[in-house]
Amino acid sequence: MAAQINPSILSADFARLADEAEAVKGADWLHVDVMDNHFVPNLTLGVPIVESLSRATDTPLDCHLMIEDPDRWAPQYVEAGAGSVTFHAEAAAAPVRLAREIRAKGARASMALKPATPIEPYEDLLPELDMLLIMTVEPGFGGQAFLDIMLPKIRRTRELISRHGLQMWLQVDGGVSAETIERCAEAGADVFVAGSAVYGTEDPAATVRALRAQAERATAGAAWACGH
Ligand SMILES: O=C(CO)[C@@H](O)[C@H](O)COP(=O)(O)O
Ligand SMILES: [Fe+2]
Repeated sequence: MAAQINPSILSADFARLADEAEAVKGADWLHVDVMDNHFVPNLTLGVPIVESLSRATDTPLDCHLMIEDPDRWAPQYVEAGAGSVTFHAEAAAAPVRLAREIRAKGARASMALKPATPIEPYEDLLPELDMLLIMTVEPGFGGQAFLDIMLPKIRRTRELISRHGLQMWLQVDGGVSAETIERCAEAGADVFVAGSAVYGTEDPAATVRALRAQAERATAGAAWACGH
């Protein structure tokens, strides 16, 4: 699969979301960070705004739920128009049931891991998921420095995906930029969230294209992608 770039609207102007979606036309997905001020110490937006945004843009929405009780809320984001819904492993009471429910409602099901959460306990759950998100910062805020110490987890997760013969995507989120995207791609990521590195530039759509080309070059040279 080609590398995908998902700009995070956390770094956009929340009063002009439709225009900010248009500013990254050509992006694979729009990454929507939902924060509840309980699971993370920050508050952003909820179901009604996702519903409006999904009507305002053709770019599919990749909703990253940094909230408590995703078992209750995640299905509502599918109904609001999200094409992909990511819940956190640390917050879900019944991740298998939740992933099945998200899929049954017609969206891609994805699970996220905070930096201190290992992948290994979740190996048997991978076939239930369309994507795994490895956080490369502590969730809660945009503009933080990329955590290099997450690279071994990205590598181990890619190995597990290959060993099980799965088609699922591997997303990285946090501090992804022109300086760090190649390391992520070489380690095995194929979906890249970038907030400040996209919206902080003069031409966000051009930055998306540049990041995608950079990730694809790095992937082409990576051992894990041989034969893909
Ligand atoms: O989920 C989160 C933060 O918790 C991210 O999606 C950030 O919005 C990424 O922003 P940058 O680190 O790329 O600026
Ligand atoms: Fe995110």
